[in-house]
Amino acid sequence: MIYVATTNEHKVHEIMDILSDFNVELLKSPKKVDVEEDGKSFFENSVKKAYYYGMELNNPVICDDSGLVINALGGMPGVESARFMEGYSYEEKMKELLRRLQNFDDKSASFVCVATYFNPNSGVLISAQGIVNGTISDNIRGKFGFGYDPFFIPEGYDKTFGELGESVKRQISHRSGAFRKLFELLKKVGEI
Ligand SMILES: O=P(O)(O)OP(=O)(O)OP(=O)(O)OC[C@H]1O[C@@H](n2cnc3c(O)ncnc32)[C@H](O)[C@@H]1O
Ligand SMILES: [Mg+2]
Repeated sequence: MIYVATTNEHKVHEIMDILSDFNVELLKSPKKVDVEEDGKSFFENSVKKAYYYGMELNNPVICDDSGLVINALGGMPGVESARFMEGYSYEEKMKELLRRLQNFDDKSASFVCVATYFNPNSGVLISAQGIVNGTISDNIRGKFGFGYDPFFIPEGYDKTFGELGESVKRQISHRSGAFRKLFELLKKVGEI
């Protein structure tokens, strides 16, 4: 059994859905562990979360650190995606990012996810990264997903993740790429 270590219910749902093809029992973490996400990269924060949750729960865990990277804004909000304009709604955060982007032609952006597995008993720790490239739409559209989904249009589509919904996101998302890669690696090393 592996615990899914995150405070974000949307992530729990997506991760369990993505990994339903693998024959592994996944359970939501029974407790929230306070981890200061002060790393400079998705990788650092992902490893940190996995390590602290694993040590605290004394059981294998998986987690992710993820976010939206907008190229014209120097990669913002990036690793600060959850903390950018803290206290404001995602609608307000997206409106502010659209305002900052209005004078740029380059609307390219990526969602990045670094998924990490840590087993405190074997000491095995493995991370895998997934990326989905796309563009920021001119307006906020759709009600599916969470966070910045309603203004991100993945490459090859003309709708936002907020409009496309779960079935497309589970196939092509940054989280899907990261966790599928991670579980293939875990199979190879015999952890699952
Ligand atoms: O740290 P945990 O407890 O896992 O939960 P969190 O929500 O704080 O997660 P992160 O620190 O990884 O911050 C990621 C933020 O990036 C955004 N984000 C990540 N993946 C996303 C996705 O698939 N769709 C929309 N926004 C996403 C969203 O704002 C998240 O809160
Ligand atoms: Mg977080």
